[in-house]
Amino acid sequence: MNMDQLKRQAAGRALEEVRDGMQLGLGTGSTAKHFVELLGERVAAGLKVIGVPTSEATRLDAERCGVPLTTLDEIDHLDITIDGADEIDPELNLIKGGGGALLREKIVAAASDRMIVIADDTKWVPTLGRFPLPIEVIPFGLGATRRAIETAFAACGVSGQMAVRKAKGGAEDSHVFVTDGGHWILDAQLGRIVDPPGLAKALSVIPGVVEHGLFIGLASSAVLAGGEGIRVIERRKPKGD
Ligand SMILES: O=C[C@H](O)[C@H](O)[C@H](O)COP(=O)(O)O
Repeated sequence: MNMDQLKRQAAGRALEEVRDGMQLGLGTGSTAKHFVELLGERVAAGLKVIGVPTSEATRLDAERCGVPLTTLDEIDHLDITIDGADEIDPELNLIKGGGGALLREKIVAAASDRMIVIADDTKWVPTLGRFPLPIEVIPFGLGATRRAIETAFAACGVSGQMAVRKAKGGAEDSHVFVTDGGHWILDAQLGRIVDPPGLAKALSVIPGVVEHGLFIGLASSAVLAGGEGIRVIERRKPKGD
């Protein structure tokens, strides 16, 4: 089975948790896209759900697949958010934002009773940090924001190169990647994040940092598809801890 088939398998397993009448957060990325497509098939067959997309890309996919959409202004909570991740550790802490959707993804996940992470099992790591940590920033005052981030890194026992993300497929001098919220992303090569909750807190208080890709205490379970089959890992602590 190739990677794409594994992603679809994980998406299919998460779909089993969806019930008639649910309000769903719809994640972003290649794995979440499989979920939206499979959900669309169930909607066409009569399932009644409504979704909140975490990006413009997912909004377009959901519309194409016939999944009815709403916003967090029109409903007061979500039952489940189903989303992919770039890395997942044994505490179900995540790195997200490889596709640049971390801000809306975190807002939607935080508004959900449960978050199910779907992934192929290469995303499962003993320690977060091999995947560059995305940090969404305001372009104004970027130099000052970068220095504050470096100070936060040092205080949390990590260090590494940071680079402003460029738009995909572009050359070195190509345009800066701009998020759905109109911000930029710094990708930080940290290698090994020893204290993800501590680093998350330190980054969150920096003026100029809009959001970061550390999702701490948000995932309720992870569905991992691999050569050996599907593994479902439940979070031990309650949401928010
Ligand atoms: O911003 C993008 C999201 O956080 C994605 O969920 C994450 O990058 C995983 O994407 P994929 O399923 O394509 O590996």
